[in-house]
Amino acid sequence: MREIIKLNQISKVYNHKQILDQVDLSIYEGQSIAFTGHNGSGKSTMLKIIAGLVRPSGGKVVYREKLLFHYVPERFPKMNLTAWQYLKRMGEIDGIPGKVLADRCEKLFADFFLTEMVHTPMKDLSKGTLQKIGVIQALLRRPQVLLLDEPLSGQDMDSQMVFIQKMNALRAEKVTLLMSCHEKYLVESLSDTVMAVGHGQVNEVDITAGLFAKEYILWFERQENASWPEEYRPYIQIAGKGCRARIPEHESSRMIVEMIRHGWKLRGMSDAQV
Ligand SMILES: Nc1ncnc2c1ncn2[C@@H]1O[C@H](COP(=O)(O)OP(=O)(O)OP(=O)(O)O)[C@@H](O)[C@H]1O
Repeated sequence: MREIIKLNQISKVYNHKQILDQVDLSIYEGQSIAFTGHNGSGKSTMLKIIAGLVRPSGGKVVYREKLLFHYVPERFPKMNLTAWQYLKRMGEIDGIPGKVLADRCEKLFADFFLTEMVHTPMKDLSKGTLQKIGVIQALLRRPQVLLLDEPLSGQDMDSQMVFIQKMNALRAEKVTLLMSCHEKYLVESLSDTVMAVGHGQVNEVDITAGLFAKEYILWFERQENASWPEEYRPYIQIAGKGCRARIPEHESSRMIVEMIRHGWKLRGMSDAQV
């Protein structure tokens, strides 16, 4: 495999806190790396440094050739533009002819179940929908390196499947994928390399080594006037009069609090791996 990016002794300090400490890393063409680790461990910082969006405090990123990057952030700024207006402008900047752009957008909107929302201002769209628009933008013109910051954190199950399919199609075309994520099944479906980020270090780990956060299955019972907490909707499946959710351990306490706040009662909890 051909090395396309090399991180030499990369360090990053924020407010006297050492987030990355002399990290060395080689990235190869067509590689698919998942960066995993606890909240605040430095995954986003790594991606942004690789994409050239954040300057390291020390060390150097060496690009072996000119590369087209696309970066899909975890959160989008709220904008007055509609999804269609936004993508049209982005496509124009990328130099895609009008008709080709319109056809590609129409197809991708349909693939991601977004057709009904394309004329809604982006400030009124959910986090998951905005992330899908970010992914569509990245798919309009094939990048050589695609960086995705927690790409599935707000997406429903059907969209997650579409996303995995599209990403694997890109991998088949030798696009290099770098993503931060917590979901074990996403890593298993998409990545060939897993890097654990923590304590300033980035180390390759074996996906089978029990590194991933434990997951829990939670059962909730609907109380009167219960509603859905938007941010957890993607994890929830309706089950009889209640619902169940599969959720990483680090998210579970917060989800329980939110569900109770939205009128649900916790009925059970079990280890998803058992
Ligand atoms: N622009 C910034 N200014 C100051 N501190 C920052 C900045 N960006 C990130 N940090 C801090 O750096 C640390 C690493 O943040 P980062 O977003 O890279 O973590 P992460 O692993 O991606 O977390 P998460 O899983 O929660 O998204 C955190 O403590 C964060 O507060």
